Order: sequence, then C-alpha cells, then structure tokens
Amino acid sequence: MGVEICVEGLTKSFGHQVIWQDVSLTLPAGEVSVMLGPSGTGKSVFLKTLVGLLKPDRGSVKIAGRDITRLREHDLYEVRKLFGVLFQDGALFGSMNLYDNIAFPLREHTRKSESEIKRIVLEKMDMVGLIGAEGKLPGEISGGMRKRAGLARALVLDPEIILFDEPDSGLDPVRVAYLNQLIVDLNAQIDATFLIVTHDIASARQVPDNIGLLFRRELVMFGPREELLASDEPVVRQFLNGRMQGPIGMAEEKDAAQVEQELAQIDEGGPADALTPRLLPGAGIARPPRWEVIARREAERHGTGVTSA
Ligand SMILES: Nc1ncnc2c1ncn2[C@@H]1O[C@H](COP(=O)(O)OP(=O)(O)OP(=O)(O)O)[C@@H](O)[C@H]1O
Repeated sequence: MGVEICVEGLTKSFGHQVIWQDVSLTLPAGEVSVMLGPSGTGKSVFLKTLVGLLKPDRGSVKIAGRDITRLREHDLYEVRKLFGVLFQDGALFGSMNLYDNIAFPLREHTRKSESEIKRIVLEKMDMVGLIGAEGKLPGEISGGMRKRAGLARALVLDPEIILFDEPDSGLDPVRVAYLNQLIVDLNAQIDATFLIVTHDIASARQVPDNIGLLFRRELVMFGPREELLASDEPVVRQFLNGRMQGPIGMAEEKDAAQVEQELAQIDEGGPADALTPRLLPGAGIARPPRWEVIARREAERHGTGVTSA
C-alpha cells in the first residue's frame, strides 16, 4: 500500500524569485494524482521538493507522518528509498545495457545476490514489456522504450511513491496511450501513490484520481478529477481546454481587462463537457477497491455511471 503525502504551506524561492507559495495538498495513499501548470510554474521544483532534493523556504512535507523538510541527510536517505522517480529522459546510463541500468539501484542500495537481482530485474522488465531487450544500450532503443526502462528501474526497490516527470514528453500519441495504460495497470498492481507532472491534457483527463494546477506562483486547485474537469475556474478551464483565451498568456499572465474581454467572447457551445471516461486497468488486472467509491462519486456528479464499465 502506498503512503500519503501531506504538504502544508509550502513555499519555495530561488533568490528573489518566488516559484510558488503556500501550497497545501494531500496526495492520498495509493491514488494517482496529476500536477498541471504552464511551463516554468515550478512543477519539477515541486517534485524535487517532495523527494527532499530541494529545501523549501517554509512549510512541511509529511510522508508517513515524518516531515522530510526537517530530516537530517541520513534520515532523508532512508525516506528516499520509499520513492521511485521516472525522470523525463529515463535518466539511463548511456554506456550500460538495460539490464545493468535496471539492476543499478539494487546493486547500489541492497545486499541482494546476483540471482535475486536477476529475478527482480526480469520481473520488472516483464511488467513494462521489455523482455528480450536486456542487452540493448539506451542509444539503440526508442524514446518510448527508454521511458519504460526508466520506469522498470524506478520499480526495482518496490517504491511506495512514484514520481513521474513528464512521462509522455517526446512520445507519439500511440506510445502515450500505451504508457498511460501501463501507468494505470501498474497502479492497480502495486498500489503505490503516484504523482505525474504532465502537459498532456488527454492523459490528465483519463488517468488520475486527482488533478492539481499551478499558476501565478500558487496552487490554483487540487481535487478529485471529476471536480477539476467540471470546474468553472477560468485558469482551470483554459488549461484543460488548451485555449489561448483566458488568464494564461504566452509568457506571463495577462491584465485583468483583457482576460475579461476574452472570456466574454468565448462561446463554448453545446452542453457542458461530459466527463471523460476513466482509463481502466487491462484485462486480467483487478481494479483497486477505491474505484467503486470513485465510480459512485463520479456518477453522482455527472448523472451517469461513466466509470463503472
Ligand atoms: N536550481 C535552481 N536554481 C535556480 N532557479 C531554478 C532552479 N531550478 C529551477 N529553477 C527555476 O524555477 C522555475 C520553475 O522551473 P521548473 O523546471 O520547476 O518549471 P516547470 O513547471 O517544471 O516547467 P516545464 O513545464 O517547462 O518543465 C524556472 O524559472 C527555473 O528557472
């Protein structure tokens, strides 16, 4: 079972540049959450702060009840073992084949025998569909395969929390669809707490239990998927619909009068958006028990049993 992450009043600056302030949210144990936000709003900084790679100016990050912002390096090292992180490019060592890349955390952080390591590496490679590619170098495979190899490596220490930094960047839509399915299947199988930073709205609509949005140095909203997808908050609607009209500008925020004029001109036409159906785990993979509760909640809000297929 994954662990809950409870963030309270978190603020981070670099020099005089405030990245975000007073961020509070709870990532529920075992659930999938997505963090959205325009470029440069500090999503990667947020991930790094959760894992203790960056120290916030103020606030707390409680993981399994311990505030990691106050831990000494040795204790932080222990807490970090709860995490698996999938970096944007997979962060593989270019001179090592996939097997050795994936075995690396086990050889570094455990005293397991090579035969035990082999069992675990092959199990994780099987989970991400990479069996047969053990001997390949990262430079010899596609971007999608590199992501999956990075994911297998993030899984070998059986993490309670997995952070994904733009897992879909640089992938074609079909590979993104496969990766999303893999993420949903993995969550159902290992029950860890997932946080995904992405720019891909289609993924954000289908995959998570919860969605958050960072903008103007603040967390505009964080809550259940169906709540954000139905929100009238202009920033949320603009972002989820990928529109130019609204508070988010090309480089900076726009002035209030311009935003008001643009919003007045939007004709959304037709009935309010139907709730995008949730991506279900693949055949043979049991749905986590929480899905029943979520399906009921979504059906109540949207009037149909869209998620209980
Ligand atoms: N170590 C650092 N020192 C100083 N400034 C930093 C550091 N790391 C990040 N920043 C600044 O923090 C801001 C937010 O960066 P971050 O990469 O978290 O944004 P992001 O929302 O992930 O962007 P994108 O969606 O484009 O990946 C940027 O202005 C960046 O320059």
